[in-house]
Amino acid sequence: MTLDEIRDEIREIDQEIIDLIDKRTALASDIAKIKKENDIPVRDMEQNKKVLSRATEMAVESGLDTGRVKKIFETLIEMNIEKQENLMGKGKLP
Ligand SMILES: O=C(O)C(=O)C[C@]1(C(=O)O)C=C[C@@H](O)C=C1
Repeated sequence: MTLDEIRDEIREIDQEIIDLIDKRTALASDIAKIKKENDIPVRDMEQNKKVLSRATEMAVESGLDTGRVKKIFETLIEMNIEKQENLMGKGKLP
């Protein structure tokens, strides 16, 4: 493969990553609705730990740097929390 071909493949993978982040973050509206209805706090430290340790295990299985993967997932969780808080705060929920 040439460098340009490899870069094209990277661009396609980056698009897939963005689509998956969008799909994960979009779940925030369903979660926010359930949490609002049941008076459950947005931030759940126990669940955060579960998500982070699961991602770390997956990273180990794939031979990836666990510290860096953990940072990515911490960011994903914060994006989800931010979206839930925005939805709740701005009365965008039914
Ligand atoms: O599982 C939840 O309750 C979520 O809101 C999702 C999520 C996540 O992004 O994985 C986000 C915030 C919570 O602190 C825990 C986990």
